[in-house]
Amino acid sequence: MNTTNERLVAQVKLKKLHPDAVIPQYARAMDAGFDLVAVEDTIIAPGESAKIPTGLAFALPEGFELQVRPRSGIGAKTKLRLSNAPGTVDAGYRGEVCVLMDNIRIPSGKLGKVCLDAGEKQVEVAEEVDAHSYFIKKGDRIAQGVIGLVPVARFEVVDELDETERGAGGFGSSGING
Ligand SMILES: O=c1ccn([C@H]2C[C@H](O)[C@@H](COP(=O)(O)OP(=O)(O)OP(=O)(O)O)O2)c(=O)[nH]1
Ligand SMILES: [Mg+2]
Repeated sequence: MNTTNERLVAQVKLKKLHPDAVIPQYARAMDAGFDLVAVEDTIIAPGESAKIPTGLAFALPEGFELQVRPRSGIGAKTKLRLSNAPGTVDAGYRGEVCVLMDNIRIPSGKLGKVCLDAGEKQVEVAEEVDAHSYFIKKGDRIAQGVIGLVPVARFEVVDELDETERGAGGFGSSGING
């Protein structure tokens, strides 16, 4: 671990499990995340979920995690959601990093040709599917990865916890409006 331009750098080894896997890169200086790219085509029918492979495996240094987070463009323009946002890739995980996605649209009952960006550019699919499906194409940027530092907790069981201003108030104890 070292710093460059004031930024903490983690040295992360990665392995391509598929020849077409896309090596992550930060698109712009100061970006927090790098895009994660689908390595195979996947159709997600309305109300269904999919596990989309990236074709990549990582060896994160101990003490770090890789968070799999949604891209705001997909959140704003489609009804695709990460099933487990934010996904957690453990430093000890050596398997393929996958992105879990839900299509939260309801079935349209009509057949149609579908694509990730919800109709902006129609993409031919082998067979027509429910028009509220999404077609995630190989090469689509489906999520973003953020490297994080993870402190570890050392748990200690006690009889009494210290008192605080908040106490046990939570879940809207302060109200939900202004
Ligand atoms: O979005 C994700 C989330 C997890 N993983 C991989 C890496 C992670 O280290 C492993 C386990 O994830 P997690 O701990 O979130 O799932 P779990 O249901 O607790 O599984 P396990 O019992 O294997 O820990 O699955 C992904 O590839 N993508
Ligand atoms: Mg787990």
